Amino acid sequence: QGKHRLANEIERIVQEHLQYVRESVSHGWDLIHQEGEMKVYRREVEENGIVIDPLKCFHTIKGVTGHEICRYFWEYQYRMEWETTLDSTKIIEVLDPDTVIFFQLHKRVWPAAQRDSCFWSHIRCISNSEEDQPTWLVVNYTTPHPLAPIKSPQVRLVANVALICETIINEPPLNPQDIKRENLECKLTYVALINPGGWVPSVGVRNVAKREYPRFIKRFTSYVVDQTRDKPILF
Ligand SMILES: CC(C)(C)c1cc(CCc2ccccn2)cc(-c2ccc(S(=O)(=O)CCO)cc2)c1
Repeated sequence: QGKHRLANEIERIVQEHLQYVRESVSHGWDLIHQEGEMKVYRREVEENGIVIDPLKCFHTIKGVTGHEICRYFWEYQYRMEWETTLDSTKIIEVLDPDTVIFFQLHKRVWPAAQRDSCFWSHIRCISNSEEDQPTWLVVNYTTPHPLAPIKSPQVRLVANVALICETIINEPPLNPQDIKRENLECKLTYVALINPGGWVPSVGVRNVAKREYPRFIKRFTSYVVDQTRDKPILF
């Protein structure tokens, strides 16, 4: 498979996320939401007066694999079914079978100007020898593109997002063919480093993030559980 122009950047950002996901949230992170298995942490960080709070969410979802969670997060055709904060999304370039570039128009959140985003989105399976199941991940990372010109009044969002999933098989039956969905658990870590890309009231962004992220994770994971319920397991 030939290397495309973004292959080296993608490799670097994926490796950075694989390190970052292991960093503990015990110092300097606030637990801003806890609901069942879901825990959402945030660090308060501002850059030139703009809120760029890193967000880390841990969740365990029964009945699905990490591959299924990542697949539904990465695939274009499902996006508008679980994403409630978008006016539109489209693929503007395909770099390889696992890497595309999205251009998205986000719903305007008054009084801020409307945001748009342009990012490469890469899905990958990392087979680690010790565990029996591989780790699946998706990274969304802002990139400029000639087909996504920055056009006022829209403000370009800067996003660096990773969804990293491990699959646990509880009480594995002797024959792997006999694995049922009730044996499955997906341990998900979602990391979002988002710069709204221009002035927004910092209290506003923090409140929106505090409300939107847990809602988004809950809605997205419930959507995948519903979509996969009667389908063969995708390991
Ligand atoms: C305020 C904050 C929560 C930081 C926020 C504001 C906005 C801009 C528009 C917006 C959306 C929702 C609420 C307010 N403004 C977008 C996002 C955002 C962007 C991308 C992704 S993703 O995980 O890459 C899924 C791809 O569609 C998730 C969230 C976050």
